[in-house]
Amino acid sequence: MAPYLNETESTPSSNTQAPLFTVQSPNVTYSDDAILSKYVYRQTKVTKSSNGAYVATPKETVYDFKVERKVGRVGMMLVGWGGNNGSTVTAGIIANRQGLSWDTREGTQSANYYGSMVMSSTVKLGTDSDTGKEVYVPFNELLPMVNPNELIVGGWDISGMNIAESMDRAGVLEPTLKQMVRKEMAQMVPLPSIYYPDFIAANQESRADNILEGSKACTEHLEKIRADIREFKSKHSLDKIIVQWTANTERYAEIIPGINDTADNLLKSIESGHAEIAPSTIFATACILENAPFINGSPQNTFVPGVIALAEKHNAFIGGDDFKSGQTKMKSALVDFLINAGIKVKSLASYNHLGNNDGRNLSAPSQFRSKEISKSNVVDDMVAANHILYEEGEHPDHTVVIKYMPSVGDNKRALDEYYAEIFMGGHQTINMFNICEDSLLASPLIIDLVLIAELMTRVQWRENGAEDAEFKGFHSVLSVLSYMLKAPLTPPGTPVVNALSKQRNALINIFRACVGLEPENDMTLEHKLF
Ligand SMILES: NC(=O)c1ccc[n+]([C@@H]2O[C@H](COP(=O)([O-])OP(=O)(O)OC[C@H]3O[C@@H](n4cnc5c(N)ncnc54)[C@H](O)[C@@H]3O)[C@@H](O)[C@H]2O)c1
Ligand SMILES: O=P([O-])([O-])O[C@@H]1[C@@H](O)[C@H](O)[C@@H](O)[C@H](O)[C@@H]1O
Repeated sequence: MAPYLNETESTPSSNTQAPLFTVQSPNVTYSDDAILSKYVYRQTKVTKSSNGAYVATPKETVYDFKVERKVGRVGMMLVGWGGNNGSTVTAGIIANRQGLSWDTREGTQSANYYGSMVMSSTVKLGTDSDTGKEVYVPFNELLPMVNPNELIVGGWDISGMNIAESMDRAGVLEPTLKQMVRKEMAQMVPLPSIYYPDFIAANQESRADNILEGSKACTEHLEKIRADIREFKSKHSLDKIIVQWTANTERYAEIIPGINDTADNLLKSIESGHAEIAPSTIFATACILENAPFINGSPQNTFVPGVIALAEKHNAFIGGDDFKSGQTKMKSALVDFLINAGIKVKSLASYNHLGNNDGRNLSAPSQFRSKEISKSNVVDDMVAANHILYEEGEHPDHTVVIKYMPSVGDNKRALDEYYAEIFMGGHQTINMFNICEDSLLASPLIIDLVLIAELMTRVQWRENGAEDAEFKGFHSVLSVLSYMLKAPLTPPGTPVVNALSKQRNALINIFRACVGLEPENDMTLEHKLF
């Protein structure tokens, strides 16, 4: 069965509603099609003088930014649609689209997008010129963005269960809510997918009843996925499709010179059916060739060098890795705070257990290793930035433990201990115990990743003053997505930033630049100099 077109799907707004704010500036012009802004990007370049002292020199670069205002019809295709995340986010979109409310033990609950930074957080626009009070606007009002209620959802799964059955299997949502979305979700059936047993835990085999023929990477699989994307786009009259991997965590693929190290070698290896090409890499390749942004919500190294090179060659967007949902998100905020407070974090112990299928897959060593890597590198930039607390190459002890405990289901238990050295040899121990439905934390991230990736397909730049220069897109590797991801993929050779506040500020300030606004710096000199 083909993926189901939502019978209640509304025709997307074409951003006909007036924007919440406009910028009044000689550097910003609005047309029906686009917002054009001239933006002065200010940096501080540092050099070292002969006596070893630093010399800091302000540098200005002027850019033109262009943002297309029309959003169009957008599809979201999920690899692993029948999983806990895939079924949960689908139910969430339907519930929000229909404005549902349902009974729970705590009373009536209404649909919302809590946990989505784009849909449920605000950003400071400026200060009221009369009262001086700060004015905040919803994040999704900074620039024209997709309304998630209007996303057309489809995808693939190696399990043939329809998405209503998958929702029941997931055991995440309230029965009263499930009943309200069941009919629609029962008509949603995942497309058959690529299944290479060697890449995920053997305990997943029992689910694999909806798979494409063939047991290793091949052009046939690649072309089938490409055709699926084209058919979904045509069937639903979409302007663009964003694809996300929310399927099981795969083992790492070996990087083999001549096999997956360049774009050409990757395509040749797929053609020859090389066993080291993962399903996720096939999906990424298909998306690049179909110009559908592809985001990896899992920790494996889908983006082998050949994939990155292929994305750059085709100016296609990729992003990853591994949704940053709970324990790691907390860590990237808390460690940033501690180290920037001059407190020396000596050890981080992160333990969790969970009983969902993700946990079951992660109970296999190779799949756990992928997750251990993405969960372990999240403080590297914060540590490296403070040479007062840490010698070159010095790191806190860091251990990651994940156990599979079926009885707790999706209600992941996360126990963390942060052990730090404080003033005059003292120590501080911080313990946290965090229980949450893992999929209710991850689903809003899937929404944010789609909304921001879609927006980035409508943002272009050129050096200012190069009037005859073509506008071009951001680099193929969308590092602006890092706030939602544990192990942010960045353009080759560029630094990885994990500090959560820096990631959010970078995103907000890039969006502000697109409407010609200065970065938000929280100086509030207007309240200090008078
Ligand atoms: N909080 C979270 O839930 C969270 C946070 C970070 C990362 N993740 C990652 O997101 C992924 C999904 O998490 P989940 O809880 O939904 O897991 P899940 O096991 O419930 O869902 C994964 C789905 O992928 C399907 N699948 C496996 N291989 C496939 C393939 N080759 N093609 C298509 N479908 C395939 C499975 O049948 C399953 O339905 C996992 O890799 C997990 O590590 C989840
Ligand atoms: O994002 P986060 O909460 O630190 O990490 C989570 C892990 O704690 C959990 O064990 C795993 O199953 C999820 O896929 C997710 O990766």
